[in-house]
Amino acid sequence: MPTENRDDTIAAHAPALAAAIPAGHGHVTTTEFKIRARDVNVFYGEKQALFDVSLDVPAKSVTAFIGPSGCGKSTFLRCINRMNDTIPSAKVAGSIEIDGADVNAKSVDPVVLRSRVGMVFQKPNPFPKTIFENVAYGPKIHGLATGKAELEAIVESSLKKAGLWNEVSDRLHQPGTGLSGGQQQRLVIARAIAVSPEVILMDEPCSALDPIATAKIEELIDELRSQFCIVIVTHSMAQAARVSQKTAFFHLGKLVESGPTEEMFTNPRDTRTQDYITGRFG
Ligand SMILES: Nc1ncnc2c1ncn2[C@@H]1O[C@H](COP(=O)(O)OP(=O)(O)OP(=O)(O)O)[C@@H](O)[C@H]1O
Repeated sequence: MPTENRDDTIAAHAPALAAAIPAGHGHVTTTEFKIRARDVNVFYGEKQALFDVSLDVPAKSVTAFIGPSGCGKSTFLRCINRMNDTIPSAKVAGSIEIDGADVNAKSVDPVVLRSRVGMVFQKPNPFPKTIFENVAYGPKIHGLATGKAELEAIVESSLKKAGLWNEVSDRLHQPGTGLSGGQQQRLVIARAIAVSPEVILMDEPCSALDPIATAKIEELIDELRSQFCIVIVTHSMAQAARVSQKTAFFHLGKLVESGPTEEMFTNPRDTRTQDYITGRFG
């Protein structure tokens, strides 16, 4: 579906959104793809939730999945680290490769895959343990530290990368659940980082947070993209504009279009994308 009236774009209808894209930010600067999905179809029992989704996700960039409620964003996100395996009715067909290796291959242990591909959920979900233990747990079970000093160093560097160290360094042995919502979300991000993942999936990570905590997470996402491939599902187009370099728009289980964020928001190719971005539905 071609865009017939180019004035009908985000720049004409929602200049604030176009202006939210930081200068020089809405472009993918790498030519390397970390994730390559081809013809992904997902069924929950009889119901088909995704139809032939093919998408390349760039390395060391933030890719945003946008689209109206129920269009399949989270379903596709969960295919990347096989979280759909945990839903008995879910069946996934098609291929998803990370660095050329099929995540659905029989030889892939989903537990190991999920340490390479971390996930952050809508609601912060720290373990009912201390701040230290929350971050140390993954490195311990994956044998990433040879002793106490190394484990402490991993905890400290993960909390620093998650922008939380200065707020918690004097209370590492207090419960993680005692932190504010925004701090808990950064603790969960530190927990994901602690096992040195390559990809971090975020499913509406700010939807339970206030604007200040949201701004901190967005800053953090921007810092982390130099080291990780990040994929974020968001209902906020302003957030997609602020944090991502690539945007993929889903509608009714189909990937309608994807491309550099700036292009998607200033000159979408498909009228469905244009209608969503200009607030006509969704
Ligand atoms: N566990 C499940 N069992 C059955 N159907 C499901 C399940 N999870 C999702 N679905 C259905 O699959 C479709 C896609 O859902 P999904 O959660 O992926 O969409 P979404 O775009 O992430 O939505 P939202 O923005 O509301 O979170 C919807 O019709 C939803 O009802």
